[in-house]
Amino acid sequence: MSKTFEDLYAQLTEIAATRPEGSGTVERLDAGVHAIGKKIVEEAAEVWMASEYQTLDETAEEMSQLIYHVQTMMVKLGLTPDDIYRYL
Ligand SMILES: N=c1c2ncn([C@@H]3O[C@H](COP(=O)(O)OP(=O)(O)OP(=O)(O)O)[C@@H](O)[C@H]3O)c2ncn1[C@@H]1O[C@H](COP(=O)(O)O)[C@@H](O)[C@H]1O
Repeated sequence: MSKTFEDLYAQLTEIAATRPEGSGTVERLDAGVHAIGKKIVEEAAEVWMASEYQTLDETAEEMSQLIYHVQTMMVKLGLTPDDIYRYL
């Protein structure tokens, strides 16, 4: 079965707590809010460009990366999916 938003959030929370060797997420969390923020902006631009000029599948992949970096920021700040959902 494919991974959901909640599944990814649970996985990233676990990674933040256990800090497995070689995890890119641990590196990104340690790099901090400023670095994660830059990745969010970069991936947002890639979503825009893919939407205009690339295939739907490539666009979906860029969107998944944007969601990953937003979730990394959520974990860094201690925000949960419910904190986000209450504004949807
Ligand atoms: N979904 C993602 C995911 N999406 C994007 N990324 C990272 O974000 C990068 C974005 O792609 P770019 O094209 O910007 O790559 P890049 O230019 O090489 O960027 P940098 O990695 O150099 O910053 C990817 O190379 C990954 O490093 C992700 N890294 C991890 N996950 C998932 O997060 C979970 C934990 O991953 P690890 O922490 O790596 O174990 C796993 O389920 C992974 O599948």
